[in-house]
Amino acid sequence: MFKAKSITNDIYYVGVNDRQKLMFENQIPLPFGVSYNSYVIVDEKIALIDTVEIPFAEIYIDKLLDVLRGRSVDYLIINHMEPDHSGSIRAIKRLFPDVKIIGNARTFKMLAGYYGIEDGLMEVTDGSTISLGKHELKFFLTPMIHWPETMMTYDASDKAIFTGDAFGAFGALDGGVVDADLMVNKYLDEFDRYFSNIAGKYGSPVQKALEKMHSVQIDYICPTHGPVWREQIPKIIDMTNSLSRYEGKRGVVIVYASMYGNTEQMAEAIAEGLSESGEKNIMIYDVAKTDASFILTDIFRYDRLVMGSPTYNNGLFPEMASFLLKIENRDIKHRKFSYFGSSTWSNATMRIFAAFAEKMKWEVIGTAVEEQQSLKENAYKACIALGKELAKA
Ligand SMILES: Cc1cc2nc3c(=O)[nH]c(=O)nc-3n(C[C@H](O)[C@H](O)[C@H](O)COP(=O)(O)O)c2cc1C
Repeated sequence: MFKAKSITNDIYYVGVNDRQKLMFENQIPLPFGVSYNSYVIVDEKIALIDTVEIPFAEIYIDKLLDVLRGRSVDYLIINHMEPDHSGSIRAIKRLFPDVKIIGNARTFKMLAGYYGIEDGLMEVTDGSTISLGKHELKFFLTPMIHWPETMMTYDASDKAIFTGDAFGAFGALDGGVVDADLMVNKYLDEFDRYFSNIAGKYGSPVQKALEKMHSVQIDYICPTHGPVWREQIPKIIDMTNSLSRYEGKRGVVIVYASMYGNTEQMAEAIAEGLSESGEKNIMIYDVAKTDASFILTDIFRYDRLVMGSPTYNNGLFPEMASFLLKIENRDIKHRKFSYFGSSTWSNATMRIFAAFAEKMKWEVIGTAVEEQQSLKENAYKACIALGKELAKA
């Protein structure tokens, strides 16, 4: 009953939408859902590229059978082994026992470990090609975007590249599949959030993959999540290039924690100082109110970051401590940084933030501000001065 969607004459989309999962990887909220994308190339031989998470196998196979019209899948190409894409491999193999599974040496170790599949394999290396008839496919090994086995598959005939998680976006596909047929701005925002949270740590592997992609002409980017990119290709390559270099546009993210408003007042005063100096791109976040994935997205987007926390049981406010771990986990580079903190009897936050800046190798701007109990005039002025220094940095 379910229909596949054609992308070109020979390439079909057979992916599915997941609007039920609350948290991606059980940690990142999905307000717009997520899609698991899989593609079919129909030629003298038929290639299926990646699969979908297992709960969706029934709809997925229905779509696949719609494309196949009685034929079999000759090749199953595995660009990425993460279970949201590899989940239906066993179901495909059961349906098409003669299918040749294409992957690299690392793929096959994982395939054996996850699904016990060790036969019917065709190993490719970087630059290997296979012919489906009219369509010649070339494989690029692109390790660590975002697992070691990740690779990309390029179809020279339709100039389409199947990129695995690279160029992915959160957001289930609302009707269309190709960017030109969708309300694209929502997906561009979710593209940033996906990159920052999922691929953000792997800046250097992403740069290497971009270099490899330069060698071919690309009319379609077909990732495993979110829209197929056609009209937005220059933009998303630009965004990926900039995010993976950790460049950061001009802008200041202020992230604070506060129980009774004292630290919050300091955040407001720093923003005042920034604004008085003409800075417009200022984003203030309460770390306990806004989900970390959205704050991380802005930290990737902008070049300066200020963090503040009350001292809590001789440490950081717990949500702030956990947020530092999330930044560290993404290894965000080159940020200009400052910090502030409020306490009542012994301030611990200043030394924790100072050590964090050192660990991240960030440049510390201005004089960090510390206050005890409520915000008073000296510290208020120091916060405004810190804002002004950050505006100049
Ligand atoms: C549960 C709890 C633990 C605290 N632990 C410390 C502490 O270890 N050292 C300290 O100097 N102040 C401590 N404080 C006091 C706060 O750091 C201080 O009141 C601060 O100004 C609160 O900032 P806020 O108004 O932004 O929440 C603690 C407060 C609470 C509620």
